Amino acid sequence: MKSNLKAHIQGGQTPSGKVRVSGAKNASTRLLSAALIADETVTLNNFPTELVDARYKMDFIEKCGGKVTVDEKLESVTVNPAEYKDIELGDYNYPIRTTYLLVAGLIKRSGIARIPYPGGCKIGDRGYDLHMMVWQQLGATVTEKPDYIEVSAPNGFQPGEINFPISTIGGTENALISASIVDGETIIKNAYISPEVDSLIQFLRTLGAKIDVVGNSFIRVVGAKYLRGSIFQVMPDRIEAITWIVYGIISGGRITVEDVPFDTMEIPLIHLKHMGIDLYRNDKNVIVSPECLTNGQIQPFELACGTHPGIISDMQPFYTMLGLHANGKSRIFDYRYPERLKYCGELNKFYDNALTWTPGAITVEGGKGITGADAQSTDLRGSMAVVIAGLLAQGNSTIHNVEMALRGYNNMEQKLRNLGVTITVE
Ligand SMILES: CC(=O)N[C@H]1[C@@H](OP(=O)(O)OP(=O)(O)OC[C@H]2O[C@@H](n3ccc(=O)[nH]c3=O)[C@H](O)[C@@H]2O)O[C@H](CO)[C@@H](O)[C@@H]1O
Ligand SMILES: C=C(OP(=O)(O)O)C(=O)O
Repeated sequence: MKSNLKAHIQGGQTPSGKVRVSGAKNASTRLLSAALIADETVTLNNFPTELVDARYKMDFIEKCGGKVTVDEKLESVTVNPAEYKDIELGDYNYPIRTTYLLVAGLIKRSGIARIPYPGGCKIGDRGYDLHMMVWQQLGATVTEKPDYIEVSAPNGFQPGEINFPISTIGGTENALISASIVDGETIIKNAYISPEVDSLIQFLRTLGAKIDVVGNSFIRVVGAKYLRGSIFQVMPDRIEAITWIVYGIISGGRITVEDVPFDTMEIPLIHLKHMGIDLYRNDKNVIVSPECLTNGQIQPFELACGTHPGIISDMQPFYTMLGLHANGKSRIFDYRYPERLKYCGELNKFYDNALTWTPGAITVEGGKGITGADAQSTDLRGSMAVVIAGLLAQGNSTIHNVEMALRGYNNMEQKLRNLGVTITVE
């Protein structure tokens, strides 16, 4: 996978045309891992095949003997996990977060799993102790080696009870996949069921796992030794959808965003309405144009990012972008990832220091001018935010390490080209 990529951007380009939201990063990469516990072939449709995070995961799976067939045209990925086994790799350097989900398939076939330490965006404290707790509650021994985490369960995972002290998406996903290979009942308490976790549950059911959900945080899983194959559709990416919608609004362009998962983003969209943005929409698509600004301007706002169904932290930088283009001072709080702030320093290079912050709180002085800049990518969403700033600015910009944005935006350059906007990535 390429690194140190630079995006050269000529500012002042206005988008026009259509952009289709791809399958969700935070669903597809989880389903790809879950496919590894099946005993038959799994096909995932609407798969974001060019997503850098997905490619890293495929690389690990193939190095461990799994077969992955990618059809870019059909946006489909087929996984044959029959030969997926624990192998000691020379290199465990994978910059993705959900490496812990690769464990269950290895335990199923080898009784041992050696996996890279969880990487992902540096957006503050991101522990993995609860993942170790999941494996231990299912009877495994966990050892933190210098280069990898080793999970050992020679007789496979055993039924157990997992009680999360905090709401964790990653932990819930790990518990669900791990419990699905257990021939017995596992209880998961204080689970966190986001739309992507819900789609993982639907998928595991198609393999043959029995999963009952009570309320929104108690889950009973009865797994099975033999799990069927499946053909499954990846849900559209709600973070990508909000990204394009916000880009359409602040650019003054005319764009149609297709395949928007409206039912997973009701509250994020209500906040747009409160800013005076009235979108034209039908069941799956939304049209964004200058006429959506009922007052001709974005109204300043105050909002908090946290857990679903609210605005999730990954959407936070795009609300900051809205604040930068609003008519006055806005405040954005993030109680989930209060240190997700580094990108603000990069945006300040474009917006004449319009942003100030303390942990968990960003103040935005809207309406300043925007000039081109040389900016760093600090994290996935921050990288996309500075790309958008570069496109809107007067003058030229260079965005360093733009591969971070490509971790989460499938076919980004092509999608921008379809909107009549060019960036050069090299
Ligand atoms: C798997 C998944 O969909 N993860 C999402 C989740 O990341 P991430 O996996 O980090 O988030 P979790 O929901 O698992 O964790 C939430 C909180 O629990 C903490 N924690 C988590 C696991 C653990 O073993 N110990 C621990 O202390 C984390 O540090 C964090 O403070 O939120 C991020 C920010 O919105 C999203 O970008 C990720 O896509
Ligand atoms: C932070 C993100 O991803 P990850 O958890 O994979 O680092 C993100 O998608 O914005």
